[in-house]
Formats: sequence, structure tokens, C-alpha cells
Amino acid sequence: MLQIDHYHVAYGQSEVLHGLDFTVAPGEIVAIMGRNGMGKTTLMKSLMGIVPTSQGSAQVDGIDVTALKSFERVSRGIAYVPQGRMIFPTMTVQENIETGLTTSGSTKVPDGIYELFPVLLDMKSRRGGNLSGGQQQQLAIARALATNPKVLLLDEPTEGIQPSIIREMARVLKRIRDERGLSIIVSEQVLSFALDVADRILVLENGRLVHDEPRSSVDEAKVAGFLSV
Ligand SMILES: Nc1ncnc2c1ncn2[C@@H]1O[C@H](COP(=O)(O)OP(=O)(O)OP(=O)(O)O)[C@@H](O)[C@H]1O
Repeated sequence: MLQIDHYHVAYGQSEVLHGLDFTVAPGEIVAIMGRNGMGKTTLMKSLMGIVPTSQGSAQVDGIDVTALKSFERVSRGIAYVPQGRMIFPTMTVQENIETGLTTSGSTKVPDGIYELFPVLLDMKSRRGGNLSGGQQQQLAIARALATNPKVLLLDEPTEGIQPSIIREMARVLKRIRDERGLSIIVSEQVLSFALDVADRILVLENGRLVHDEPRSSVDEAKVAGFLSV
């Protein structure tokens, strides 16, 4: 569903990603792990077309998206939940989700979204800024799903969220994957969440992939070693 080849990204003269190669299958959840500053956010932003790719390519469902603008990537099936969630604080919950509908041509929030996140239905007339961190994270995921994506990117979704909500988030992400068959890429520093949610664990270290193992055979101590400072 997502294929990344020889993928390089730089800020000006400073290269941050030095040639990544990986694929994500339909219905697969991949966790990209790594300490602060290793390039996880840069990868997400470049896949979304916010930061340009300097070499290499990204394909979604067989279509090269490397030269496309962000809104074109959304219509090709990439959705993004940025670090810090970035919901619109003065807009209501419903209005926040509706901003994701522009690509689908629909004006009504699909019922399936509120089924996944019942708390958002209860709060649909509240302002986004009045929600808790966990509820805002659910809202950001709901908004991304409203674009009906094939590939969902989540940048450090557990940041600032309490443990019980983190476990619930893992459950919902797996349910979304099972029901919609989409591919999910989640950048993470919390190993327990990655082990809970992912089918495969990649580790990014100084802009290179240094580890790529299925969840079932992952060496937890080795991955933890990459994450310790
Ligand atoms: N706008 C920018 N201009 C120049 N360098 C940048 C810019 N944004 C990030 N960097 C650098 O790129 C490198 C990777 O940063 P990035 O934010 O992708 O890491 P990360 O793994 O997502 O870390 P974090 O967990 O802190 O978000 C860092 O060295 C950072 O200083």
C-alpha cells in the first residue's frame, strides 16, 4: 500500500533522512521508533508533502505521490495526525471532523466515525479546545479518517496521554485497520504501545533504518536499547 524507495529528505543543505527503503502492506500497522531528533516527524511531514523529498520516491497503492502537493496526496489516500494533534480549538468537534470531508465530497460525518469514537458524538457541539488531550487525539484521528484514507500516518499519538487512554487507542487503531483494511504508520517512543499495536517495528536512528522486525519475533531488549539515551 505504501512503498518508500531510496528516500532522502533535507532541510536546505542539512540532510535528515539518508535513503530509506520500506513497504507497508494493506492492513498492516507499522511502528517507526526512535529517540527525539532521529527523523520520525520529518518522515511523516515529507510523506504528507509538507517537507520536500530530495531524492527517491513514495508510492501509495502503486501511484507515485512524490511530486504531489499535500491536498493531492490526501485525495490519493494519505491522512496525517500530526504531533500535538493540531485540532482547531475554536471550532466544534463536528466542525473539526467536517474539515476532513472536503476530499470525499460528502457533507455529513459518516456514522462509522462516531461509532469508533462515541465520546465525540456526546461532545459534537463542544469546542475542540475544551476537550481533554485523549479526546483531542481521538478527534484528530476522526478528522483524518473522514478523508477515507488508504494510509494513515500518526506522529507520536501517545504523547501527553494517560496510560488507560493509550491502551484504548491501540484497540481502536487495530479495529480501524480490521474494519477498513488500511495501512497505519505510527511514530512512537513508547515501546509498550508499539508492541501492543504494531505488526512490525522499524527503528530510525540518525535518519537511517537500523532495525525492521515483525512484532512476533522482535527483540524487545534490542529495540529498547535504541530508545534509551
Ligand atoms: N525545520 C527544520 N529545519 C532544519 N532542521 C530541522 C527542521 N525540523 C527538524 N530538523 C532537524 O531534523 C532532525 C530530525 O528531526 P525530527 O523532528 O524529524 O525528529 P523526530 O525523530 O521526529 O524527533 P521528535 O520525537 O523530537 O519529534 C533533527 O536533527 C532536527 O533538528
